[in-house]
Amino acid sequence: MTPTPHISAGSGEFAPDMLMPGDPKRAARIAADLLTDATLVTDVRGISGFTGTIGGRPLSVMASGMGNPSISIYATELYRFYGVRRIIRVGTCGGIPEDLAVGDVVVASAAHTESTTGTVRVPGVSLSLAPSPHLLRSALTASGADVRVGPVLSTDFFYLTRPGVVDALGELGTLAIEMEAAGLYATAMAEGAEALAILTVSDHVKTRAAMSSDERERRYERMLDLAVKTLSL
Ligand SMILES: O=P(O)(O)O[C@H]1O[C@H](CO)[C@@H](O)[C@H]1O
Ligand SMILES: O=c1cc[nH]c(=O)[nH]1
Repeated sequence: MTPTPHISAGSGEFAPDMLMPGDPKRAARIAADLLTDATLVTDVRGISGFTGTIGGRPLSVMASGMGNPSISIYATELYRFYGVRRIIRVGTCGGIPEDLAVGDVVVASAAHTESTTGTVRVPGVSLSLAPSPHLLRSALTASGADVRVGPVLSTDFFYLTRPGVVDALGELGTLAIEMEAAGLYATAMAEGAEALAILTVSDHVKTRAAMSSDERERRYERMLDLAVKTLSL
């Protein structure tokens, strides 16, 4: 069933492996920086997707938009109808621990959420939302000591002050806040596919240190390097 309601690519136009930032402009930049012979294969709603090769291997790059519902739509269509098997989200996040700095890289070994993405599938059960063990193992093998690995919060709210919530999550070892890892992990579980989120700290929720919006679009080299190495193992 291709094209789908949200993707205009034809059958076979995506590689089995995909890098997925939230931002369509970052997707275009990553495709231009990484891929040989990058071709635009979909642009529905301005959510651009590209396919090319890297080191001779096919690779696609496509944006997810923002939030668990948006990434759930794209990931479902990609896994179910386009034969995509492994998606690595390459996104930005807000750091929680004091010793996490802007520019640091976080590998999300689990995703907490208040979204319903982990509770609607099996009534009465809050599913554990986790990455593919194979991709996580590859990321741990490929990463240096400078990468942080731990749970993140995938929230449905960018603007919502909840007193005490960040502190409580931090005390439980939560490294960062972002908005899509839980939706991606839940979708991969439902579709029998693989997923991982690798994130760059774009701002710190306590110190308020932050990248500019231009830096958020451009400063991703360490995260991308790890994502590419992870897929190659
Ligand atoms: O930079 P991306 O990948 O979009 O990720 C983060 O940035 C957006 C919020 O500004 C949310 O999508 C959040 O998850
Ligand atoms: O979703 C996000 C992304 C960056 N920083 C945050 O605090 N939240």
